[in-house]
Amino acid sequence: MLRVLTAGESHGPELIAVMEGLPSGVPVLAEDIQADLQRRKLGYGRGSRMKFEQDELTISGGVRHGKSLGSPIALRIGNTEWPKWTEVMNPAPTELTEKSRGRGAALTRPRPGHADLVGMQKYDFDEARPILERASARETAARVALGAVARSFLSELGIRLVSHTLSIGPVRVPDGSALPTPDDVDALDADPLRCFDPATSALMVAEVDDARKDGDTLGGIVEVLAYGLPPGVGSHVHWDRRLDGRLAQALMSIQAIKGVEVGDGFETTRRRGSAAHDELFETESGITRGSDRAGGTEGGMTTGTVLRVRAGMKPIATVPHSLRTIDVASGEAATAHHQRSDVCAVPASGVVAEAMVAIELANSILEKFGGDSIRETRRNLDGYLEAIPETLRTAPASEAALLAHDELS
Ligand SMILES: Cc1cc2nc3c(=O)[nH]c(=O)nc-3n(C[C@H](O)[C@H](O)[C@H](O)COP(=O)(O)O)c2cc1C
Ligand SMILES: C=C(O[C@@H]1CC(C(=O)O)=C[C@@H](OP(=O)(O)O)[C@H]1O)C(=O)O
Repeated sequence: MLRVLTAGESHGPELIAVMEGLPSGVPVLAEDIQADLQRRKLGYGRGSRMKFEQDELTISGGVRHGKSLGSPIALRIGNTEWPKWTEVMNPAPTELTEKSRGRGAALTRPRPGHADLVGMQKYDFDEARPILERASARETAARVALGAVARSFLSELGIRLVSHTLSIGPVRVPDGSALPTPDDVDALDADPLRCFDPATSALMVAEVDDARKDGDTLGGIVEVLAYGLPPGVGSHVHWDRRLDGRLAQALMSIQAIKGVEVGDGFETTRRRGSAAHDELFETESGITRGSDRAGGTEGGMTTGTVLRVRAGMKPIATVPHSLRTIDVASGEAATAHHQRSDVCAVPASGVVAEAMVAIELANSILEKFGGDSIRETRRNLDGYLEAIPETLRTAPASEAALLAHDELS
């Protein structure tokens, strides 16, 4: 089992991320983690903080000479903003002074769609600062750092991930467009919206420009693909062992994600059964599926085909053209407080979604195959695959995809 924890506030000194349960021998390199942190800051439509935030990474535990030790991995990500917030976010008892009043002013006009009001009710605060500091998606930097470690573990087992943007507001990649593979990550990261279809990407840029001009914000949909998974990760036997359920939880836990689909998801509900499932065919290299509508899981278990999950993000709640609210200090009608904010953070959400899927896949794989060292995990995985009788074996995923196009469709 893999356990992960994060701590830290958006304008505090740093974020802390801990991963417990990772086997020894997994490559953990600061440059790989830093590269993923850099990818999370990309994307057309992000606010000004992403231009100067450095995500200062320190590996504080669990790693020696570039490899995991089997002990908890501890990561620290320094917040570049901290020097400006030492007084407002001081952990020691502090009376805010004249100097810090601007930044430290009580936020009594909660933003509809953010955690402000309900957080104040629940945690007994009369302003939103103590709530938004932790509700903020700044925390996703810690998740992405842990996700980089999980991805390294998975890649040791031949499993690789990629994510891309499917839609921004009403602009959507056409149905039937090519899916990216892990070899396309650099091209995706170079695209302003992390979209695999250049023509759609240009329309998305225009949509973001339009929303910004109108003082508005946007959401969208991202898709994560995992290649190289063995069949049988997760289980049908109990609700909390189902991999699709676990992935949904992992993705829904990301700030502003409001919907998750596995495979063709809701589109499948509009089809008849005869056109909704992936039929099985015997080929020379094993059993293969004639299509990939299910998105790589059946019965809460991986099928061994490409895993495909989607997450839908609502528009950013801090709308520059401020929304109506109540000033809870006076009880009067007001407009919501607004400081700098993202217009659209969908591309970043794709990178975060990739991290969360990687963490959950690593967790479920360790649950099935165990191992205190990566060599032991790999041995257990190989032994399991070898033990599947010839008559039940599936063809390698890439071959299956080829057959699906060339012969079976
Ligand atoms: C990468 C990322 C960046 C975000 N940036 C902002 C932002 O700049 N302003 C904002 O109001 N919300 C932003 N959000 C969304 C809020 O954090 C989120 O709406 C809030 O925590 C309330 O949670 P909920 O939307 O899940 O109910 C962002 C989310 C993600 C994933
Ligand atoms: C800091 C990050 O995202 C933040 C997420 C966020 C929110 O409300 O979720 C609000 C903004 O915070 P700030 O006012 O400090 O700019 C974003 O920039 C980040 O992703 O690293």
